[in-house]
Amino acid sequence: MAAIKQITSETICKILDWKSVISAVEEAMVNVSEKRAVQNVRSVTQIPKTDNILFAMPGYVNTDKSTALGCKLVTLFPSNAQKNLPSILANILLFNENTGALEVIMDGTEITAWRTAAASVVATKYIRDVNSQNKTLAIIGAGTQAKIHAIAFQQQFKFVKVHVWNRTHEKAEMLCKELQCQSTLHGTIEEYIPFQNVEECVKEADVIVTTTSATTPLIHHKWVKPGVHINGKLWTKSSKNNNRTNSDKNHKLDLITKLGNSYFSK
Ligand SMILES: NC(=O)C1=CN([C@@H]2O[C@H](COP(=O)(O)OP(=O)(O)OC[C@H]3O[C@@H](n4cnc5c(N)ncnc54)[C@H](OP(=O)(O)O)[C@@H]3O)[C@@H](O)[C@H]2O)C=CC1
Ligand SMILES: O=C([O-])C1=[NH+]CCC1
Repeated sequence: MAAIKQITSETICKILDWKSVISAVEEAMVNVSEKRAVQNVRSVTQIPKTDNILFAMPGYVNTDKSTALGCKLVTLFPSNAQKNLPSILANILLFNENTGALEVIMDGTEITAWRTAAASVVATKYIRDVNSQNKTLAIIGAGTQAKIHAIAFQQQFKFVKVHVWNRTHEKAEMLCKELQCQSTLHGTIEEYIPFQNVEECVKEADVIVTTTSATTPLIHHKWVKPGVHINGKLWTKSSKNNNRTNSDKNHKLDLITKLGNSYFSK
């Protein structure tokens, strides 16, 4: 049997660029919609008595351009943050489609991070009204996904301000400083602003990205502007219940969620 090729994260990082990733993600979405790709629901293995999870995400694509049979294996270990490791680690396996033999193992951690942000960019590009002004981006969270979303969104849009709120405020400050130092790389952005208060952070936002592992509501639907586009896990809370539907019929929200459970509420 032929040797299995291994592609390291160093090689992957040299190859990734935003134009290619955003266009590949858009193409993948079209291929899934037009049934040129098979993307089954991922399987989730929760390790008992922990918050740790192993996801298996198989897929197959067959187009004029390419054919691939693969499976991404992702671990989510939230406590990795305390060990200075990413909480999400991934590997991607590619198989020979005629024999099923494993041919390639590649590091998938960076690919997963970039792919997730690119999916938000594509969703926002199509769903946010093209005539709307995209001046302020609000990011909830200050981890891996927060940073990569801040960078990815400037590839497609011309935000002027980025607001960041995080449970641990110092990390929001650190992220803003880091992004500000690289701001020449991010086009039109004039300011990255850390907020102590979620409502203040989101109230002027044209686009919001939620990138936390929180399992309780962080944003109230009344805090956001009409027409805002929200990517991510959004929980709306009313005084009566804590569910994820918008209970205020006068305040319409179209929700596109990617990182967690998907739903629309009208
Ligand atoms: N990394 C990736 O490639 C992908 C990540 N995701 C999902 O995106 C989310 C974020 O992932 P990632 O950025 O990698 O994670 P990180 O570990 O890098 O960051 C986690 C973020 O969530 C915040 N957080 C955790 N628990 C809570 C809570 N109870 N209330 C409020 N904030 C909280 C943390 O705040 P604090 O700094 O205070 O701890 C931090 O900002 C997760 O749900 C993950 O499953 C989805 C697809 C890919
Ligand atoms: O889409 C993805 O790759 C993941 N979602 C949650 C963990 C990894």
